[in-house]
Amino acid sequence: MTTLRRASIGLLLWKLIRYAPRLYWTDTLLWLCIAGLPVLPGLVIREFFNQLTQQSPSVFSAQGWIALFLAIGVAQIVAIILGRITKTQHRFTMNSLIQHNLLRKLLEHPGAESLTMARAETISPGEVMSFFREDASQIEDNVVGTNEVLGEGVFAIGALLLLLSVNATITLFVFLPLVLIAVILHRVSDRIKRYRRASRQATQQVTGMVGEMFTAVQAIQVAGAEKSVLAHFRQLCDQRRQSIVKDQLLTAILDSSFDNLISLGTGAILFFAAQSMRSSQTLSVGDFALFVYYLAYVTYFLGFLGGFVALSKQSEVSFERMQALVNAEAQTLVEPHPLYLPTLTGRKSQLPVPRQDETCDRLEALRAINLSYHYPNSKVGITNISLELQRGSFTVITGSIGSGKTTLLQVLLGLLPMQSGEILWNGQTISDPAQFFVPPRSAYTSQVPQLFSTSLRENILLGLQKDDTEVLAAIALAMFDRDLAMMPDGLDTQIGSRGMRLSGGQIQRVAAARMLIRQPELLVFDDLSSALDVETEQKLWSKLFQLSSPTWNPTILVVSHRRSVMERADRIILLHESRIELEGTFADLPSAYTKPL
Ligand SMILES: Nc1ncnc2c1ncn2[C@@H]1O[C@H](COP(=O)(O)OP(=O)(O)OP(=O)(O)O)[C@@H](O)[C@H]1O
Repeated sequence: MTTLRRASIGLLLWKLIRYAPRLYWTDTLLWLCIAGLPVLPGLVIREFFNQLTQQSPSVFSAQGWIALFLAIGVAQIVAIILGRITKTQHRFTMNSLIQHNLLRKLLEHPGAESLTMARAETISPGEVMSFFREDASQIEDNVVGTNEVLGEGVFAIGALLLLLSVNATITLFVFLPLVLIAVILHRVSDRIKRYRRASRQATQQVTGMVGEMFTAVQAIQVAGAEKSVLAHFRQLCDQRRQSIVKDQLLTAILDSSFDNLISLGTGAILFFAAQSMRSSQTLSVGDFALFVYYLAYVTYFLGFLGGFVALSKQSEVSFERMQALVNAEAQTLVEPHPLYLPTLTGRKSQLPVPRQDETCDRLEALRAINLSYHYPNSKVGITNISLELQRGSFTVITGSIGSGKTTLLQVLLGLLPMQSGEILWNGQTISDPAQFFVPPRSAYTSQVPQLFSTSLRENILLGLQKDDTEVLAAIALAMFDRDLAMMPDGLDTQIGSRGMRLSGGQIQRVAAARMLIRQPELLVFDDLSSALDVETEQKLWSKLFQLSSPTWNPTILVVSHRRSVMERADRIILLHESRIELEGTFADLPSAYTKPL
């Protein structure tokens, strides 16, 4: 396991800011206007009152003052509308970048390995949803909050300086709430993080359970377990409610403490200011009005700053959680990558067409030497497996249930990370099998293949640019043509969520068509016995062998228990308890494995 460093939240936010600098600074500029324009009425009010009390010369008529106020108001409205547009675009961009990077890192994870938090507790796909939703939007709030702090801050400091020039002693009181806010934040920052972590964890469990319930509706019904499943769900929801109430309550207490501190401070300052006005006459009526107006402005900023610091603490939790999920430094979550989002002017960037490697190194020989993989906290998996596949050969892996057949295929293809051993393609060591064993080098049909809720055609092509004639040829090769003939919508047939409208065998055959249309050098099938009866499977292999030509002469590796398949094999590898027990041909197999199926 990699030891992950804790990155500074400031640095991570800065990297996000630098991803879309023009958008960020335009938004900041507009936010400066939104925050800064309210400063002007303060100055206008001072002049107005001073003019009214004849403490300064008359500048405008009554209509002039009204027009000035209106103009400032209209400018504010325009700035707010433009600011909302840029802010929405910026928010969306930040959220998308985080989600994109999170998904990218998750896809780098070995496909067949369970997701874990910091490699300890296993985490379900449903639970992962909460990272994409809550954690990503938490960070989005934080990054866009920086320019609000900046906008408000610049003018709050300006206003503070102006107040200092009017009356330094009274203005210094403004700092008092700030000091208190800093003390409170320092005291409770651990608690803020703890509560946030607990509420995120609870949300993760609820989304995980929702995901599992949806995928296992039938299993729950068949077992008559609706009541107990719902009771468990209710318990998780209760835990979530409790932890979120704590989290939100703490945030609300902090916010209202900041506001009240500030209001109390403001009251005291105004009291002293009024006293000083009465006794020493050092403050004019206009100055007092300016004080009243700007004080609210400065103190609002102090409260806002306190909230922003608390928000940053909560974002730290989100980054820590994501870092643990992807088992990579938090920096990788803020890396710049193209997002292809429409711009502010509505310009859409073209999504790149998926790369289609039409050619690759022709497979002459594939060797695996001493491959080992054992599942976390267990002794099962595969131990010291070596094998060699020659071009155009047909190799069958067989063995008792749980002997490691699927694990061997998955380690070979990089879907599980090998813990020791070496894989060589034409004598060259493959350093990253997961990246290497993809079409057109190899393709794989697992025991339970994944289909998508779209048309049959799209499930087979998955972005590949091939016409219907080629799709139909692959379908015929995968022995799915008779099934297709029964479907009124043909290739446009919608197969439902993850292929719900197809039988298990049909799903496997569609997945086989998906791999065959790519004409890979290496074809890997994990047990087609549920997809095809003996006779149809025979036809599939015969067709595949007849296909062998100078342009496509696939090497085939399959897991099978079928005698008819083993009889065809050039080589059979018999596994027992994670190890190779025997390697040879059908004639070498013990009689227990040669019974007809
Ligand atoms: N994700 C996992 N975590 C822990 N153990 C696992 C996991 N997947 C499989 N195993 C265990 O590893 C061993 C080998 O599993 P594998 O699926 O490779 O066997 P198999 O020979 O393909 O079995 P079958 O014939 O039932 O498909 C089994 O004991 C199985 O229980």
